[in-house]
Amino acid sequence: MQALLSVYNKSGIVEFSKILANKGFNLISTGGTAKSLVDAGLKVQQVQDVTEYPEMLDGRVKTLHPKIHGALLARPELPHHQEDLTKYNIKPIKIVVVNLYPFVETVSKPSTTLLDALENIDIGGHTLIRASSKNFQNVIIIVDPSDYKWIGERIESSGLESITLEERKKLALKAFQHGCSYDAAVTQYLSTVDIKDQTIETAKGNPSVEFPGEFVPLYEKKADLRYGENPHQKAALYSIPNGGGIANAQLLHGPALSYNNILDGDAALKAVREFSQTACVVIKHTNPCGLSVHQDQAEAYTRAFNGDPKSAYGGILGFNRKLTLAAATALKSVFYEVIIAPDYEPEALALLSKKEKLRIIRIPEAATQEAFTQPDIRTITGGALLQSPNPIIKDESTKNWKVATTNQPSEQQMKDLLFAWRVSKHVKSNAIVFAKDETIVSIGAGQPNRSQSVDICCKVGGDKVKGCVMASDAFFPFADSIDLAHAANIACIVQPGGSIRDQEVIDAANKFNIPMVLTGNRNFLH
Ligand SMILES: NC(=O)c1ncn([C@@H]2O[C@H](COP(=O)(O)O)[C@@H](O)[C@H]2O)c1NC=O
Repeated sequence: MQALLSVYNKSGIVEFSKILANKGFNLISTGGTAKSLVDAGLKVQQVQDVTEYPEMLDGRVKTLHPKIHGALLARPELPHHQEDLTKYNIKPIKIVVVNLYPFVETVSKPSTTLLDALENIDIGGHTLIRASSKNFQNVIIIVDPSDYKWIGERIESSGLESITLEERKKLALKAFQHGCSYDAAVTQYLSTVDIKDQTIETAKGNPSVEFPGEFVPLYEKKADLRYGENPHQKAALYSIPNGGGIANAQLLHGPALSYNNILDGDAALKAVREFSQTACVVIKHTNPCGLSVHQDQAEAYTRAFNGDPKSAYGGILGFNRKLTLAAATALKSVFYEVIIAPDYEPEALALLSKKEKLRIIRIPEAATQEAFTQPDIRTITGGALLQSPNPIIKDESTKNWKVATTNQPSEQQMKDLLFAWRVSKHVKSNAIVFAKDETIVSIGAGQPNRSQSVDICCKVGGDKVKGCVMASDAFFPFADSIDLAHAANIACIVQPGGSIRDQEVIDAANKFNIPMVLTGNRNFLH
């Protein structure tokens, strides 16, 4: 029996090859891989001794030969395939271990020229993958070193033939995916190279091209979901390779996440990452209905909950600090679907794990504020929309804010304005946020006109709205919302400005002595 080994990433290959050698396999290998195996004391046949051609063209041609590909593609059950093998003296290869040149790592370096990149496009290894995967019934293909362990153990205990057809197919699929993501990376890179007036020695990829000519996203399936947004819709969860975020969150306790849990969990993650202080958010249908920052996490939770206790029921809770036992104790009597936090104190986890239906999720990134590099992608009929993510609002951003009214906000009001402005970024447009003491008092979300969102804030907030600050995610097209704010005793307003009726809006704020701040940028969320 023959095995072919040709790997760029050589970790684990010696140990795995030893198992094959012990089982009597003839090991065939390319230059560098063969050297690693020989150095480890293994007997290896060089590919060039099989093909009777040397590796040539700086390694561009090594395994590309009928003696190799005939050995991979032949079907033993077909007599005329057997006749060809005999005629051309080809011996079947039963197992192939291959992984490809490091194209992504190469093009990630700023100094990489197009020539360097082209040299790192693996051809022979890719062809080995395709040939072996096509014939998975007869050839086992391994592209992922993490598969060496279980396959090695199985071969040792029960022999190669114990690897089932289903397992072989899984390995082939993985191999095609490996090749597919590789080609996606090559396609995307090439679409960012401008070769006009350049040579392949001078041209380079342009990593700042956010929207390449060809957009080839690759997602790996993580799980089938019970159903989609509604029970009659089918759904599945996918992740970008090596991605983090909600798609790769660790479920520590509770039932599997649903489609809607994942969407809301994503909203919770994005909302808490907006704050460098200790924060807690309550999400309902992707909108924060409660959010508070406070140095005491349990107090942040209590304030967030009190923002809208009625809506909090069945919500998704987000934290940006390790969940303490005190916070877990404070929240345990309310029914929540999901909690996300960067981590949990063991006692907090033990306490909450008593709640059978609560999904407890760990996402380390909840504690960080690094920018998301992935573009926002949304499918539309017949296509997709891509945009750069709306960046985290930094404390320094207030330096660009302009007070448009005669009255100035106080220091405490400025704190609350910044808080409410940050929250408004996470509320569906048209978004209005009423806040006090860095806590949501009420939100108006997703209304077709802005004054309707103000109305909702007044109604939901009731007596509590007096003295609140008000944030609007986009400019006020009319002064009517300012009239409503005055009637509700709003103390201070933040909005982007930029309406043709800005002056009317500012005049209304001056008339009522309400300080108004203009941020200069907008926070739509659709
Ligand atoms: N040219 C070929 O026929 C060929 N056959 C296999 N490779 C690649 O060569 C690498 C292993 O080379 P070595 O064993 O020399 O370190 C693997 O990443 C494999 O995918 C090839 N290289 C590139 O296309």
